[in-house]
Amino acid sequence: MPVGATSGTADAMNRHILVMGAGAWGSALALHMHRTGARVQVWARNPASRLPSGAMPRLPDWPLPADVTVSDTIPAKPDLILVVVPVQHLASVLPLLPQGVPAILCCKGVERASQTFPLDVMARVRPECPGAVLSGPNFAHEIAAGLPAAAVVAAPRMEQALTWAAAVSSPTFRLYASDDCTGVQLGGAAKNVIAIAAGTAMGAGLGENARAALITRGLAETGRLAAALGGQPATLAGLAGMGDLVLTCTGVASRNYQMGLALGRGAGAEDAAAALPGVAEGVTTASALLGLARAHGVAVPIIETVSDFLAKTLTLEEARSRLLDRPLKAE
Ligand SMILES: NC(=O)C1=CN([C@@H]2O[C@H](COP(=O)(O)OP(=O)(O)OC[C@H]3O[C@@H](n4cnc5c(N)ncnc54)[C@H](O)[C@@H]3O)[C@@H](O)[C@H]2O)C=CC1
Ligand SMILES: O=C(CO)COP(=O)(O)O
Repeated sequence: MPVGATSGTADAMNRHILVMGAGAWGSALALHMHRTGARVQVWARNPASRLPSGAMPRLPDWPLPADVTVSDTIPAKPDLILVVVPVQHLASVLPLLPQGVPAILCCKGVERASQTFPLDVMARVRPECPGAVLSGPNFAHEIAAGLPAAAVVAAPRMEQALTWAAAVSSPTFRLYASDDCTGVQLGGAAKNVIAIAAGTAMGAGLGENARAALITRGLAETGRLAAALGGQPATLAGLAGMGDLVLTCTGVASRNYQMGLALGRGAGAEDAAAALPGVAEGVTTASALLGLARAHGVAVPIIETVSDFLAKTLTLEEARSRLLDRPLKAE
């Protein structure tokens, strides 16, 4: 079956998609792919542990159709795999990938131990596997509800990106293609850190003006970092950059924004993380991105402040002053 078959065609109806990861985003993508007519199977690390005894698998907030199987088995030869586990666990899941099947990595962040992006982790762990990333402004519950949305699929070659974007697209979920893997992955990683800053500002009562400044200056420092890492700053003006940054810094459903809100209201980092409905990738990505920026000599004051604040080397008041007391300069 061609991987890029357009949804609704006979080829799309026959595709076999494996979704690895049964959290909010994995189950939303499984539902989305099922709607395109594909045969969908979900791999979960330990599906039984999620179930009350004897019950059918129950995934976050929305049911999956009965013909979407959830298990801990990996089929030998699906047509396409979507990998949807948190970035810090990616390296432990990738060895399970069947040989030679293209995989789209749908996580957003930087692996802390290596300070690298998901596609770099894939190149390290499974160099023979063809890979791409999917990123953009997409709250899982809205994709699960079939509401309209758009995102980007990035792969090293544009022709691959176009094929895999077509493989995931539907009339309600529009996938654009890009060959700027660095820019797309950086956008998805940095927006989570900046959303923690935005949430913190709102939680501390610093106001909407402060949040707008954080979003705008956060985009500026992400663009500088993109250029230093070999990405295209223009990518940061797109869906995986500004699009996702705006959604995550203003959408109350964001776990990263909620994490910030709780911190701004005075909660400790551990309590704030424990109260979230799922992973807030920005917490582990903040220090990893800071390390990457320092290694390339790029100033990232907002990311640095979030990283230090999470590491408790800075109080909230000190974090606020550090950002406001920076020397004045041209925008
Ligand atoms: N929730 C959302 O709206 C969106 C999330 N994402 C990204 O998708 C990724 C996953 O996020 P969610 O599904 O929302 O998180 P989640 O917290 O809802 O679920 C994470 C899933 O990963 C599984 N998991 C954790 N450690 C594992 C391991 N070692 N091996 C196998 N599975 C493991 C958990 O059991 C859980 O099912 C993150 O990188 C997130 O930034 C991207 C777009 C939207
Ligand atoms: O990536 C997301 C939206 O695009 C989800 O954001 P959170 O992980 O902050 O909930």
